Amino acid sequence: MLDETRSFFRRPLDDKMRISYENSPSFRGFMKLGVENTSGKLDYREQVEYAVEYNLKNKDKDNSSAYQHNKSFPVYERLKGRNPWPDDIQPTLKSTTTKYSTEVCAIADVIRDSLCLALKLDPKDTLHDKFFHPTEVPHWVIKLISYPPNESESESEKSTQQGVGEHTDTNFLTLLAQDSSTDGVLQAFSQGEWIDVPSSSIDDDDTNGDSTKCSSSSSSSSSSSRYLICNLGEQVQTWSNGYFLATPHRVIMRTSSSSSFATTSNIPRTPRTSVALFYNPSLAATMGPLDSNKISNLSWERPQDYQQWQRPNNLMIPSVGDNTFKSLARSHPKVFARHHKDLKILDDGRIIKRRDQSTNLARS
Ligand SMILES: O=C(O)CCC(=O)C(=O)O
Ligand SMILES: [Fe+2]
Repeated sequence: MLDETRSFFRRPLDDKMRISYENSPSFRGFMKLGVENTSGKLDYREQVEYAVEYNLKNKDKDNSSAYQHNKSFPVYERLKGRNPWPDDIQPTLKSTTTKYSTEVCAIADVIRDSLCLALKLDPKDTLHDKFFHPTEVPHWVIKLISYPPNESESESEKSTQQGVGEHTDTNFLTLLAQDSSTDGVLQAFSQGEWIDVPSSSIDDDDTNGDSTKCSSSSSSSSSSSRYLICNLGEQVQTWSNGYFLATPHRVIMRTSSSSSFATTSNIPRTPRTSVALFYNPSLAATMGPLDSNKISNLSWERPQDYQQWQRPNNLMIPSVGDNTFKSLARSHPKVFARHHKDLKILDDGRIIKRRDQSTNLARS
């Protein structure tokens, strides 16, 4: 999967732009450098975003910008699009991504059930109805990402560049694979400090309790094990009443002067590559805090600052579908403005039809 991702990003910009996300009402496709921001600062990465493909009645639904999306309501129906695969230039991307996503979702299923068991709850009675709705499927999203190296040599300039700013993921849980970049590093905030998250084990026998180890089939690292990193998302935190905390994380790109490896070798600087699978309940589900009586027999103390990473203007709305739509629309305002002209996102995160707003205003 990482090899496929690297080959895609090595292609000329014109090739990549052929699957631009700007043509996709469901926010799928290639995003060039500098179109996304996190924590109010510009991220520095290129990415391709895909998601589960639904059996749509209208086959051309997502590929035609002429499609009248303002007819589909609830709004999350608009996320049910098709993926713009680069079949003519890299046909293996589709098959590899589809297989990888299926396998990683199976791991996510196990982690989801393990979280219930940790709360001494039966997974079937607790979360299954949110993921396995009669007509819906878990709404996974996959992001293939490339972070260019930080070329700045000057000590006077900032020694790090924001790959992606500090945040918690808005979904349920995320499983992430990354290559061993010399410059870029994923960091997680743990017990008051930012710590580096390794991409693979240095010693194959070394097991780290926080990570799942996968044996790598990649030709570039056949002798080591690559970690599949699990970040818990805001939905897990809300659902568990703060028993589990969403993992704050960020990616920083060190300069050549601060990257010890790069300064002591003549190895060319390469982009950092990662693949994040965002695992979600079905779009039709609602997620709220579970009945706290159900976990009253557990002895634990919720940290006082457990909501410190949640941005006040980005609170989770109970409809999984609308919450997912809101997060995507806020991260990608250009797509929102182009394809969803009939909608407006209120400051509290609710999504309304523009004409509904005038009705509401008229009423008040
Ligand atoms: O690239 C990474 O390692 C992290 C990406 C990430 O956190 C995100 O896209 O939400
Ligand atoms: Fe993230």
